[in-house]
Amino acid sequence: MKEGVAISFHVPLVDISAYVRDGSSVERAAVAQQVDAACREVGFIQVVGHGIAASVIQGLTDAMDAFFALDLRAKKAYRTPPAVNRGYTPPKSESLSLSLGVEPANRMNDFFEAFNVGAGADDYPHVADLPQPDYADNVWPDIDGFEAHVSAYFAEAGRVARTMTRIFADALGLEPGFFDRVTDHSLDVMRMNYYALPPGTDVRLDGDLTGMGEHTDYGIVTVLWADQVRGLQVLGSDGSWNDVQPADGALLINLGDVTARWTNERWMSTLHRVKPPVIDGMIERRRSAAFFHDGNVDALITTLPTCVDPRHPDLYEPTTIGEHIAAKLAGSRAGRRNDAAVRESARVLASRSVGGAGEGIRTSSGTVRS
Ligand SMILES: O=C(O)CCC(=O)C(=O)O
Ligand SMILES: [Fe+2]
Repeated sequence: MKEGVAISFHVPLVDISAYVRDGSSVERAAVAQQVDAACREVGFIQVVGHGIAASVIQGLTDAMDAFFALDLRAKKAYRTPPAVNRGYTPPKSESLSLSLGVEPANRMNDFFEAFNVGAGADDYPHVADLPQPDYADNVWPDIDGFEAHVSAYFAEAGRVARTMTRIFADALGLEPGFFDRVTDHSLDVMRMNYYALPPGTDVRLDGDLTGMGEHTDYGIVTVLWADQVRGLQVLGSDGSWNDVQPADGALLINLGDVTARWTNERWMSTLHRVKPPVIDGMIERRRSAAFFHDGNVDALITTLPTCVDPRHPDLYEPTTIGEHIAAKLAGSRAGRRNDAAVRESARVLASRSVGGAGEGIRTSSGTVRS
């Protein structure tokens, strides 16, 4: 961060209703233009006009509350092996920074717990022989209404993700069906995150606690519902970490590495992490649900020709979405450091050398605290 230069950080708010409700081409062009600017400058957007009913979001949060309130032993019955990205993840069993090849800053695993659901082979009956465990079946906890509520929100988050890719196609000047071809059997996973510590835990003894380590999301686009408790921090282009809290009724949208690769970093997969504030030796409980729209396992990502020119040489070798995601998951879920994420890890290490452990965090309104 440059000393004494206050560059304010702001996550743009965009109303996408022109795409949700088939607005005029002029209205849609205005939305696509705002999304392009947000994707170039920040990589995070807040969207309103997404059309998800408040009751569907309430159903999701009720289901999450009911599950995470179970005791640890009951929750652990829903664990799956690391290669199967479904079911329960206990606290301190994953380290997100390993997904991009960097050891966690505090040498400890992240304290979030999570429950994952995703699209299985049965959701894509038009495609034969989808590989396992990429398209694994879900495990569902034995809680009244959990599956129905979570599935209802999952379907809606998927609709919003697909709406975003229609906007992306327009914003990038691609043919309208560009993303349909690479997402007709998309690897879609939703991680419901819960950040809390058992009552009585002395958080001071745990040092520099990390809710979720710094990472970029892996796929095309993430639709993130988060409650308004502070904790999510996003890395600004000046190397500062900034608190981000969604506006009332807004969903956060952020770009993943697949989009950074396609666009040759015209659009970035922005680094983010979760550090819940410690107040009077306690952590305020925080919840989020990240819907990852990652694309077809067999889709080849090659840099878009419109994003390469003499001033912007091609930064990436082609790879499939399946290979890319597998290397990331082996890092976060199985602790196998991903050494292929050279460009993302360089950004993390640069941010650490700028800030160090006790760096000032800027709030979304631009004030600095430490
Ligand atoms: O909890 C949050 O707000 C962020 C979660 C996140 O980044 C993720 O699940 O990938
Ligand atoms: Fe994330």
